[in-house]
Amino acid sequence: MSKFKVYITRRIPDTGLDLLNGHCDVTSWEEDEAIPNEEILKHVSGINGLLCMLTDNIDKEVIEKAGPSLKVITTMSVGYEHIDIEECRRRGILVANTPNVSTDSVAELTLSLLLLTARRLIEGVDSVKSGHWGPWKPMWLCGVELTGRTVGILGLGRIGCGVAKRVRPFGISRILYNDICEVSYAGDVGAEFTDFDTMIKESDVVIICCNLSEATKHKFNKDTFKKMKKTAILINSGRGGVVQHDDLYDALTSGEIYAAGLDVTEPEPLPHDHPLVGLTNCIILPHMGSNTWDSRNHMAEIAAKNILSVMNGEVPYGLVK
Ligand SMILES: O=CC(=O)O
Repeated sequence: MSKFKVYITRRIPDTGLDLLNGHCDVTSWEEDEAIPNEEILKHVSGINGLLCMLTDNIDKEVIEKAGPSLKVITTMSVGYEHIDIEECRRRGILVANTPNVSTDSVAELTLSLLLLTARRLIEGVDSVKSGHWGPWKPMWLCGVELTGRTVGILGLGRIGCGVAKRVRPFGISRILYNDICEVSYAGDVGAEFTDFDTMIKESDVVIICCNLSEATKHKFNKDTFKKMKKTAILINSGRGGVVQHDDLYDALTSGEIYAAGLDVTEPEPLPHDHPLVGLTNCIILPHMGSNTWDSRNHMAEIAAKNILSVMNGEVPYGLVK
């Protein structure tokens, strides 16, 4: 019997590759850089499994090109908005992601970004490097403390909970959250469910941890920013598309909100001459929430196991329901 044919759209850690190589007929795009979609189209015909990344556009054309042999698509990411789920459902192709394994890395990064933003740390580092660090001044580079503040989290899933747990020891007074529904474990992290407007009006720090969907697309727009506190900090480690970036620029430059820290943007990469990049009260990271070796190795392993499970007629660990 011929081996299960798998195409991998990037160079991935050996933790995943070794698992697949033992059992499947594997071909890969051997580079770190994102594969152009024409290249994906050239390689998918007749495959049984596709291991892709969040930058790949796995649309109807790719799925059609792969043909009826395609049984499983796994993405080496938590987000799966780049895969045409509806088309997969129609054709009986299983879709899987890599949940859980980047919860800690993304939660840690989110907290780091909050501290960077609240305490103006990048401006501090820049002043040292550029020779602008002069004699001590009482009013210079003052930021805000987290102690006693209210934090609002949009999306209290695994990552949102990880953020809530980590922010609590800073002496936060309340953690509010909003999600598609109330979640039973909110009490474990002391988070209170509120409607979206209450959350954004009462929070000193608003943290976006949700994924991108029709319901969350541009949920943070000029109307939202108007309702937030003028002293509010917005952190986004969910998906860039949740925030309308032109409106964010206006809110940050007009003083409607105090500062923002973004690990995700729309588009990605954000052009270096984008107006938000030039603002001192907006810290932008290049989507590096899960960039730890621990997470990457686990993600590759889970993605490979997702494929092997389907090959063996089992339900993959990361099945997207
Ligand atoms: O953003 C990262 C992921 O979806 O894993």
